[in-house]
Amino acid sequence: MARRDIGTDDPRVRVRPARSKPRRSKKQVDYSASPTAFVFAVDRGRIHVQMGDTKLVGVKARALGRHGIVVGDQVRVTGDLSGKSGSLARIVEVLPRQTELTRSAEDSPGAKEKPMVANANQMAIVTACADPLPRPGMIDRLLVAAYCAGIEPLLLVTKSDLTSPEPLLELFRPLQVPSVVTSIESGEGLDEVAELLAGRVSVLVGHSGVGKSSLMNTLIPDAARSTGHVNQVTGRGRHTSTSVMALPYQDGWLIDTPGIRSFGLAHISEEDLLAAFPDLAEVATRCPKLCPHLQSSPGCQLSSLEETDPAQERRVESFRRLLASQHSQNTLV
Ligand SMILES: Nc1nc2c(ncn2[C@@H]2O[C@H](COP(=O)(O)OP(=O)(O)OP(=O)(O)O)[C@@H](O)[C@H]2O)c(=O)[nH]1
Ligand SMILES: [Zn+2]
Repeated sequence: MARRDIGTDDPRVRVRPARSKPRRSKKQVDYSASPTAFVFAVDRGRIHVQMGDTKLVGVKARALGRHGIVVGDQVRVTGDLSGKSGSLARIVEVLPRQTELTRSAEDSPGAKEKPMVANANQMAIVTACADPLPRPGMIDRLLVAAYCAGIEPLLLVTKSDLTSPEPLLELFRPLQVPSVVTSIESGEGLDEVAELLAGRVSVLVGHSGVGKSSLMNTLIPDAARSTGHVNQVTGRGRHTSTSVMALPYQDGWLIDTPGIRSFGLAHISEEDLLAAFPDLAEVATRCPKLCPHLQSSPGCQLSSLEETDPAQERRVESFRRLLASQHSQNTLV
């Protein structure tokens, strides 16, 4: 190879040889034969994955650039796949997500969206009958987030030994949200909830004190997750365990979301939400263009539906309540 003229004969001055070929794009590397793994925790750049029965710790390959990796992601791994202590795998590809639960930092339009959990197919909205009192506004917002992400909601009402869950259930009946009522005191609903969560990837959300940890500890007795208030992965105390984390459960996963304080819904449009209610969406096709589908919207066909079909009245009302909830400021804590 001909020497390049570097403008000096000084041997201490060295240059790299000119690149004869353009750098090969990392995208061209085919990793389709590499094994896949499930991301169950992400902690300060370390990605914890489960590959078959083996738990691995990995780091993101440089080729992935700024591609975020969140709990629930299915990834391809290479490198040291032994799972031995101190070994490090390389995450080389993130498979397309089936669902993505995102939240925007605030409710203002243009707020940044952040993916939180990937590939969940069920959102268990954990809420207590009492102590603390249910917060229907927050449940509405979580429902909006679930519907718009294509995740099936499940209303998981805890502490039924304290008071009747009926008023809360009644509020959500028109939306036909599946629900289950539990108590770790009386044992009510525990078998049912186990059945509803088995074989699925469920993300559990709920604010502090509703009994989410108690429930998870009942379902997965050896998880020792939160009663000890220690993060399973990091071994650190509760105050630092604000990260999302998945625990294997009956051929599926339970994804806990401690420390999630709010759900900005700025990234969601009326049409996204409407799509989750096919019966209403069908009626709304006859609405005026850009109809916001509110009670005050002139010519909104949902209002006509209320008149012609009283049975649907509460459903339309509830749907409109969800629409409105997008603009309210309910936080989880
Ligand atoms: N009466 C009654 N109390 C319950 C039930 N489930 C949980 N609790 C109590 O409610 C309190 C809060 O329960 P946790 O499981 O720690 O609630 P959490 O939602 O995980 O709250 P954080 O740990 O703050 O995130 C504890 O004192 C539990 O003993 C229930 O079914 N009935
Ligand atoms: Zn309309």
